[in-house]
Amino acid sequence: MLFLVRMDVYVPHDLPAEQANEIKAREKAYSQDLQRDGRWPHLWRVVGEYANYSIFDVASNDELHQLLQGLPLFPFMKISVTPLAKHPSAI
Ligand SMILES: O=C(O)CC1=CCC(=O)O1
Repeated sequence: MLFLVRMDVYVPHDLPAEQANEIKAREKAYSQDLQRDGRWPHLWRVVGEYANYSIFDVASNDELHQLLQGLPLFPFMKISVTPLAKHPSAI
């Protein structure tokens, strides 16, 4: 199942830089593991925003929820999810 996911990141300004950098490093490693195993095939920055559009390829809604909830930046994100179906004109 494919999902389009938008993540908007709001790291609090009063979070110490060292702590923020440690969370971002864990986020990078977590996302790269999922990219390598094929469940996060696209990760694109939104130009000019601390946000991304991602495509996830997972087996179920529950699996996606679990993956998103495990993001180290999850507490600092607004996430929107759009389930994708095959377009009849797609070749
Ligand atoms: O920077 C972001 O958009 C948040 C994020 C998702 C995966 C990652 O490495 O950073």
